[in-house]
Amino acid sequence: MRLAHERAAVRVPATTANMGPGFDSFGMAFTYYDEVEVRAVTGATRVRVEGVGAGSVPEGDDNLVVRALRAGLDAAGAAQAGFEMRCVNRIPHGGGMGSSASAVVAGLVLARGLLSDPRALDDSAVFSLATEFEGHPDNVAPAVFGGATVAWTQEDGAPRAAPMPVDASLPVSLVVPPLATRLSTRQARKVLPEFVPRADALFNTSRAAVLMLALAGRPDLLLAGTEDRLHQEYRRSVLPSSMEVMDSLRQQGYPAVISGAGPTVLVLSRLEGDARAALERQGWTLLTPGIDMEGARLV
Ligand SMILES: Nc1ncnc2c1ncn2[C@@H]1O[C@H](COP(=O)(O)OP(=O)(O)OP(=O)(O)O)[C@@H](O)[C@H]1O
Ligand SMILES: N[C@@H](CCO)C(=O)O
Repeated sequence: MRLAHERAAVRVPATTANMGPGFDSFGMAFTYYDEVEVRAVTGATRVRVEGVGAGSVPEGDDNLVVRALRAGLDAAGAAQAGFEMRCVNRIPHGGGMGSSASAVVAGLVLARGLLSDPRALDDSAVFSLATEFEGHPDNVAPAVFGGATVAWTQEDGAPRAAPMPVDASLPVSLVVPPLATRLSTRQARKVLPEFVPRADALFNTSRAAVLMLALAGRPDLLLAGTEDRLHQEYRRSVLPSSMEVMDSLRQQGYPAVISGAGPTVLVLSRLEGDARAALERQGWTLLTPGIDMEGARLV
């Protein structure tokens, strides 16, 4: 396989994961994007980052997007090159909006855009490779395929994903805490127990099924369908403010959950009035994107 194009550009959506009961399996993509452009060059790799991560993420071959791009070229059997990359980043890092999954998917889709035969890195290949990077498929699936997704790992270790029916006009609010309260997924996974009570596993099984019905057009079931006993409460010690916000919103009737590993809070409805004003006064930022139905795509 050879590199047939000097330039490629990608737009990749932010995502949420878990959505309450669907720990490590449910996800959804938003119309809120990182954009990356790359050129293959003969010299060394140079990454220019604008927006989120400028001055903090690596600017050479150790950049996550470049690492994924190189992994994609290797998987397709293509030659490597130097790269000039420009990243326009909007997705917060360590915020619970899937920034690392989006970065990896962006790199792999850019590799597709440089190849003589893009079929060597189709969506299914990108999904598998990106899941290897991430360790779990829940953010990767919506970043690749768009919409709402359920993802799982087969007995043989291979990741799978399928679309969940979702009403694309479902209003969504993302309540993002001030910059100082970012939390790495690694840290948030360390506080989870290895075993959970059977009653809690049963609780989540029913709520996950209810959430699928709710997303497909039964908004009256959203509050029940976003209950969880497998991960959120265990993370309270590392997400105290987010858990407080989530609890308070749920008491007011909003279907609120921790987005991914947090600390962003996802609300599956429009947040209005006093609830919204109080959070904004405390320095939280409210985002109200739509649901992205396309996933990452070359532009
Ligand atoms: N666009 C990017 N470019 C380079 N590195 C990135 C980019 N996005 C994320 N990263 C790396 O991934 C790290 C964040 O990954 P992490 O899995 O902890 O959080 P997240 O993906 O934002 O949250 P979550 O998985 O809970 O949704 C950043 O600190 C950075 O090292
Ligand atoms: N399912 C993952 C999402 C974050 O990557 C978690 O909650 O740890």
